[in-house]
Amino acid sequence: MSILADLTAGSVADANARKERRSKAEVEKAALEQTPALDALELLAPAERVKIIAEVKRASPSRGDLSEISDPAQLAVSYETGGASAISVLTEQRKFKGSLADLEAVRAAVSIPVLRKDFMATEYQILEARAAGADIVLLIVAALSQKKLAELHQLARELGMTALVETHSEDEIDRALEVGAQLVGVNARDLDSADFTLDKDLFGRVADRIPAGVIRVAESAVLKRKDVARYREAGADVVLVGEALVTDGDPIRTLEKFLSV
Ligand SMILES: O=C(O)c1ccccc1NCC(=O)[C@H](O)[C@H](O)COP(=O)(O)O
Repeated sequence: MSILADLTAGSVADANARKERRSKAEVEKAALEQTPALDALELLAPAERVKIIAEVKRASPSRGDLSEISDPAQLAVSYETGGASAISVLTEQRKFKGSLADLEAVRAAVSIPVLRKDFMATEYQILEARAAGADIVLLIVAALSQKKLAELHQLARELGMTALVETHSEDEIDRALEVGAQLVGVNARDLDSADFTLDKDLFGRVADRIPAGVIRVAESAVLKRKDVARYREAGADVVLVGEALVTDGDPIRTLEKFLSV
């Protein structure tokens, strides 16, 4: 089994275990009763300056433990203060040490859109995201059949959310566009390679495939200001940053630096 398939199977199994305790009907009711999702497409729209989605990331398969993050809400408030346009919360438990409780705490603390970043392949997970207050959900093209991608994208839309449709090649960008994605991510990290290879130039090579009118998000591999600048020069409207913000001890200053490109 590929690493991505393994991560997805783990997240789906964990969601299925939660479903034993909280039925799909109950989660759907909570999702429909939730405060309406923020309009992420409006808030992440292309602007004169680059925008940043700042990530709450405790650990990862490639880097192990990154930061304890005992108070994800406080970290998210720092991100908002530093100028982030949205917050990404890794809710995967097994390798990233996240949870839906993290997402709920972040949602209650900030007024910008919140992304549920997880390995999602079922309707239940999308409903859970909305019930927890997510405005954006991650759909990874490589983890889903085209039919499933279309179904989950449609469900996210029906619930008022935006899907960040993540790709790693031109073919995957075409698949994202085919389902009507308006927010397309290009992840520099190869989620299927054993060592999670980072290709910092991938975004620049494939960005032109994403047409005007669709928001372009460059994901991963930002450690320095110059990495943000390179993505911006290559056409990124939005850059998603995790590790650099959770490890340097002063996320507000780092965000201000990154946003100054
Ligand atoms: O971060 C990992 O090691 C990883 C491994 C396998 C699947 C996904 C993984 N990360 C999720 C992400 O895409 C990143 O957290 C996100 O883009 C931020 O990346 P970075 O700024 O490089 O921490």
